[in-house]
Amino acid sequence: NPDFEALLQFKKSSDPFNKTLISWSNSSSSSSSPCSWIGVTCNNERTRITQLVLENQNLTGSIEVLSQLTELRQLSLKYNNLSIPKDFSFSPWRNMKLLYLSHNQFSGKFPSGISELHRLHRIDLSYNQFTGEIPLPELIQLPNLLTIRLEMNSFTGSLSAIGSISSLIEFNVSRNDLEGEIPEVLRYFQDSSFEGNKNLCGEPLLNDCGGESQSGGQIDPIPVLVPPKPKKAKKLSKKALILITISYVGLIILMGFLGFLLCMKKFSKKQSNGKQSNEKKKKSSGFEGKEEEGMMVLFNGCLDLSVDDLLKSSAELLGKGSFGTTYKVMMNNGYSVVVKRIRERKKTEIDGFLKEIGGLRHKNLSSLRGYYSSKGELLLIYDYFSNGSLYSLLHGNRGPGRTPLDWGTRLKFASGVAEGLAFLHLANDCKLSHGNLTSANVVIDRENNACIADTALCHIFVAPANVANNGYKAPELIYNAHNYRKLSQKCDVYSLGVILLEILSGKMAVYEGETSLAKWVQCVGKEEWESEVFDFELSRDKVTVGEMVCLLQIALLCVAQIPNDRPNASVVHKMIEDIKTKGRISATFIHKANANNHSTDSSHSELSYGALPTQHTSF
Ligand SMILES: Nc1ncnc2c1ncn2[C@@H]1O[C@H](COP(=O)(O)OP(=O)(O)OP(=O)(O)O)[C@@H](O)[C@H]1O
Repeated sequence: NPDFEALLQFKKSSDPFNKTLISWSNSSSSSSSPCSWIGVTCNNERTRITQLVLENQNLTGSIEVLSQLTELRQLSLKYNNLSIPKDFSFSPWRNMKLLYLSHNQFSGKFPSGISELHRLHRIDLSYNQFTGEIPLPELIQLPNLLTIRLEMNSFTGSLSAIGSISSLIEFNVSRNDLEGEIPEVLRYFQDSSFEGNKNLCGEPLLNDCGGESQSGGQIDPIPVLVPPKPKKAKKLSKKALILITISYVGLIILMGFLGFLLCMKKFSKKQSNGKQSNEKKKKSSGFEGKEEEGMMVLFNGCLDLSVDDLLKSSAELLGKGSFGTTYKVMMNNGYSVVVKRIRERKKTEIDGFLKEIGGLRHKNLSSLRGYYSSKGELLLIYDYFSNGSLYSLLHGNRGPGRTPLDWGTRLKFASGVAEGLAFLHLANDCKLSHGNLTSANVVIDRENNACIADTALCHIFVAPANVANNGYKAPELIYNAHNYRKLSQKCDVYSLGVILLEILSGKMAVYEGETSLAKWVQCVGKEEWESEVFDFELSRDKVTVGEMVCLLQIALLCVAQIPNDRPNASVVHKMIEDIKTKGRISATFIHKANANNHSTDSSHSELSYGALPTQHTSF
C-alpha cells in the first residue's frame, strides 16, 4: 500500500532513532495495522490515510514523502522541527481541509499549488521561516477557506488582493516583512492581524499610507499613536452607507407596520364602531377582559397592555411561520413584544388550552404572555428576544466579520434546548409536545439561555397540509404525511437531535438544500467525524473534540429511526449536563438508555439516571 509505505519512509527520516513513532512498525500482526498507529486515521475501507496528527513529537527532516498521501483531509504537524524541499507543492493534497504546519523549520517560498486545494478550510503556516510573497489572490479565491495564519515568518512583498472574501473569519500576517497598503477586503480584521510589519500601512493600522509608495521603507516601524487623517471621500461613503441603512430599516419597519395595521383592521373597526372598549377596567380586575367581540387575556409577567396599545405601536415583520405571521411590536413606552397572528385554529376550545400554556414558566421556554381572541382573530403575545434565534446565530452572516460561536456557548444552547423540552414534556401530566421544534423556534435571551418558542401550538393550530421534510420531522411523520396520530414526544426528541447536529456541524437541517442533515451524519463514519461533521469554525483541542464526540453520540441517539430507540428529553438533558460538568458521559449510560427505551411502549417513560453506574468512560 503506497500510503503505508510513505508513512514508513516518513518515520525513517523524521524519527530516525525510533523515539516517538514506536507504534509505527511494518510487522505483519493485525495490531500493527497502520490505521492503529499513533496519529493515523484511515478511511472506512482502511486502505487510505485521511488524517495524520503528529503534534509536538520532536520530529525532524523533510515532509516531502507525505505528498504521496493524496487522500489526506487533515494534516497537523505543529510544534516539530520539520522542513520542506525548495520546490514543494501542495497540489497533491487536493482533499485537504485542515492544514496545520505551524512552529516548524519550514523555509523558502510559499509552496506552489495552493489554488488547487478547493476543499481547504484552514491553513496555518505560522512560526516558520517562509520568505517571498504570499499568494493572497489565490488564497482568497478558495471557496471554503476560513483561516489563514501566516504570522511570524519572513514573508515580503505587498498584500495585493481584490474581490471579496466570502468565508474568511481568521486572518493573521503579523510579524513578517510585508509592505504597502492593506487592501480594502482585509480591513475588517483587527490591527493585531497586521502589526509587526514595519512597512505595512493603512487601516486598521494607525500609520497612514499618506498616498505615497511605501517601498522606500520610510514609515516608522512603531505605529504612530494619532488617529489617521480624515479622508473626505471615505467619510462621505460611510455617511451614505448609514443613510442607506437607515432608509432600508425604516422601509422595513414601515412595511411591517402597514402589514400589521392591515391585519388588525378587522377588529380595530369593530372597536371604533362607537362601542368604547372597557378592556382596561376589566384588566385591572384580574387582567382579563371580555369585550363584545374580543377578549384580551394577560398572564403573569406580562406588561399591562391593551389591543389599543398594540394598534398604536409600530410593527416590524419578523417572518411567516407554520401557524401564522410574526411581528415585533415596538410600543410607545419603549418596550417591545412579539405578536403572532394565527392563521387557522382547530375546532377545539382554545381558551382553556391557552391558559394552560400561559401558565408554563421555565428559563428555557419563551412564555406565552397573553393573547387576544375574537371571532376572526387570534393574536398571541410573547416577550421579544433581541439576540435572535439559534438559527440566525448558527447560520446567519457566515461571511466576513462574523464572530463564530464558541464551543462553551454551543454546549449551553444544547443543554438549554434539552432542558426546556424536558420541562415541556413533563408539564401538564406529560400530555404536551412541541410539534414544531426547529432552530428558528429557539430564541436566545440576554443571559444566553436558549428558549423554546411556539410551545405546543401544534395542539390547537393548523399547520399547512403539506408535511414536507424540513429536516426536523421524524421519519414516522414524513411517512404519515396526513396522519398526526403519530405525533409524539419522541418526534420532538428527533427534532432536538437535529438541532444538536446543527450546533455541532454549523450546517442547516436540510444540508446543501436537499440532504437531511440527520441522514447525512448517520452515513459519515466515526473516523471522519472530526474532519467532516464538526463545524470548522470551532477551534479544536483534545478536550473539546472529546466533548463534541459525546454530543454527537447523543444527537445520533435522538435521531434514531424507531421512536422508542430515542431517549427522553430529560435523559438527553442530563447527558449534556454530564458533558458540561465532566467533559464526558458514561458509555454504559447510552446503552442503558437504549435498552430501557426498547422495553417500554410509552413515550413518556422516564429513565432513572440516578441508578446509572458511576464509572465513566470517555468516548
Ligand atoms: N419571541 C421572539 N423574539 C424574537 N424573535 C422571534 C420570537 N419568536 C419568533 N421569532 C423569530 O421570528 C421569525 C418568524 O417566526 P415564526 O414562528 O413566524 O416562523 P418560523 O419559526 O421561522 O417558522 P415555523 O413557525 O414554521 O417554524 C423567526 O425567525 C423566529 O426566530
